[in-house]
Amino acid sequence: MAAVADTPLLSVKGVTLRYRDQNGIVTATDKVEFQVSRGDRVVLLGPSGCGKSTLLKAVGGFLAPSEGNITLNGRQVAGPGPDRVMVFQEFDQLLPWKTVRENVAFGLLASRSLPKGEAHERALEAIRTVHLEQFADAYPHTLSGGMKQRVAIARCLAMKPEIILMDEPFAALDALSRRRMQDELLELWSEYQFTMLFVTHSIEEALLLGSRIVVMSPHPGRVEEIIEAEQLQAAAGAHPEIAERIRQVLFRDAPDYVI
Ligand SMILES: Nc1ncnc2c1ncn2[C@@H]1O[C@H](COP(=O)(O)OP(=O)(O)OP(=O)(O)O)[C@@H](O)[C@H]1O
Repeated sequence: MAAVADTPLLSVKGVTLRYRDQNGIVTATDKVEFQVSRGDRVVLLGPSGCGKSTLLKAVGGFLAPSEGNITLNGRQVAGPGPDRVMVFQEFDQLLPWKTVRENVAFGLLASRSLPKGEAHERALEAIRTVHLEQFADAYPHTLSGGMKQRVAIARCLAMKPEIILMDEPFAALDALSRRRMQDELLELWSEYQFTMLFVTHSIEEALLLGSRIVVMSPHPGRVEEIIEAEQLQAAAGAHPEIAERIRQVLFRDAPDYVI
């Protein structure tokens, strides 16, 4: 029984990812290895071009590893599926002509996971989870940025995925909005404890959001270090120390690294 409990939800083993373009083959990541357990908030942190988005795409099933393998619940990832949902920049993927409820039900209907009536019921349930029931019939343009984020999360939660994959969702926001969104995301997480794999190149964001931080080298991305951030953050005043340690790992290969 212990062996089952110990099995990670997501396992990325020796994963090398390559693209073929007009100039030949580009190696995006080199033998990357990390694991994600249920309820983890794992952050992939590294400089631009180190292959973070490519890794996320591979976990999403949109790109097959050239070497190594990715398993979810012990099963090899062989393509996209409703057990993994992806969130991109700014959470601004809501369809403006659909109401909140229709937006949340959209993924369920598009993936034919549920009949229409049940999809709308499930959507309402998810909307209640993020405390937006009063806005179920509102259109996205009438919502604040934070509320849109809640709708986008509700849409993910309605799919009941095993893991939410987030690719720099706050990168384009101003500092204040970004901080507010990060706090809201953490609040939602503490209520719902969804599993997330989050990509960023900000050390600050990684420290704020991650329970574990996978620090990657510049292109082609390798895992330099895996930091159990939550354990370290529990120690008073540890924050600047971890930031410094991460900076040292990143600076080792890239002296011009910008946070
Ligand atoms: N479709 C593609 N075809 C060819 N090469 C690609 C393609 N997409 C990405 N790459 C290359 O793969 C490498 C990794 O890119 P990727 O976008 O995964 O990095 P990243 O760490 O997410 O960067 P950023 O933080 O800037 O978004 C880069 O060298 C990039 O040029």
